[in-house]
Amino acid sequence: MLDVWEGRMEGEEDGRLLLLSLSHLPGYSPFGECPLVIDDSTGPHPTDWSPWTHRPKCLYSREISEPDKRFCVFTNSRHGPRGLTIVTTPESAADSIAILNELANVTTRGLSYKIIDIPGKGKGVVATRHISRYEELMVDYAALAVDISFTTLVPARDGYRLLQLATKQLSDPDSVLNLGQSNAFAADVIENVLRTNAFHTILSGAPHMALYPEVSRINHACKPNAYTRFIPQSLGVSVAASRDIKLGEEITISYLTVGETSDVRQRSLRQWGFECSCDLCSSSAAEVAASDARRRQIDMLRHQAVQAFTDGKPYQALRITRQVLNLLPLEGLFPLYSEQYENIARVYWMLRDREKAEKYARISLDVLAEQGYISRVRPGDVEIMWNKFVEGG
Ligand SMILES: C[S@@+](CC[C@H](N)C(=O)[O-])C[C@H]1O[C@@H](n2cnc3c(N)ncnc32)[C@H](O)[C@@H]1O
Repeated sequence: MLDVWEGRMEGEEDGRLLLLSLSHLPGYSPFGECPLVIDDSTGPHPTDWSPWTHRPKCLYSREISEPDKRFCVFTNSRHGPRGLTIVTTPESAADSIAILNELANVTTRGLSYKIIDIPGKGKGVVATRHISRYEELMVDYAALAVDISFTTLVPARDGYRLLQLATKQLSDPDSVLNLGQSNAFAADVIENVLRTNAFHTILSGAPHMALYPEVSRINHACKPNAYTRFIPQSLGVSVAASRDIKLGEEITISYLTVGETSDVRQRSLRQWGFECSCDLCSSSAAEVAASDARRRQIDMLRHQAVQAFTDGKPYQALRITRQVLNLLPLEGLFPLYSEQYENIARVYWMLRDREKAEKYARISLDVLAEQGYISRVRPGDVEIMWNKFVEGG
């Protein structure tokens, strides 16, 4: 087994791996309703393993309870800017073939940022122009994705060899091999790259690690100026600014769930193998304490608002929610804006003030659209929200 990996990826659920949670990929198949499951017994002609450009190579699980489970390398070296290679089960690969249908959109690449050395952090990404709040600044595509159970179910040495092959088959293997490696426990180069840079993703319902060579250059900050959004149909990630970013400013994302206090953040980031030196962590003890106090207060008020609503005290819930809305910008917690407007809509809905309920429901949806979490507000979305309120969701 790849012992050094064991338990690690799953244990990192509170870490940056949670940044992206993919929805199930659409089950499109060029072969009809039932996608063709292929493995290393399929062949021997390239058309037999098309649309993959290389014949799959597989390893069997050594787990007695799952003797037939196998993981194979599926590569399409012509996909996207550097090719795509997936180490997964033949079933997941068949189910995910629609990814190859999506043409890589690289229009934003290189336009608004460059990768440079950042003292104390290795490489990093800086803005080459002013970037406006919520503007998309980077789109990137997975080069390598690996089923997390692969790391525990196959013999270590063979597993490392399969990962080497997976990387070698890319059109640009260096885009993976040259990524940062700062993990002290990794026994292999690609394992180190994965441990330092991989995002958690779901492919065909199963957890995978995915490497995005450009996004992986973005350093962490506890109060970042950018955030990531996953594009499930293409195994892509887009990065957008969470506030205006100045020319020359470093672009940062959070590897953790946003809003945690300093002690929780430091503990989690140490698991990632580094001590955080972002602006917030480098500020004075008084500033860190003030930020922690605000984060605790936001957390407490959010719970109190729910309680007030549950206790049938709508005006109290409204007052508390407005307090939360005032505090969120101070900690850069923009992902929580929409939730507050939805809560206000819920209170007015409870008070049977249809006009105000609709107004705040729309604001909540508009915020999600502005932040790029939904592509647009569709007719009927507000009604969906009413149904959610009726069902108590
Ligand atoms: C995903 S990589 C980011 C890009 C990396 N700096 C590089 O050179 O490719 C994560 C690694 O960058 C460094 N890093 C990222 N954010 C940091 C921070 N806030 N403080 C210190 N080091 C950081 C750590 O070495 C971490 O393991």
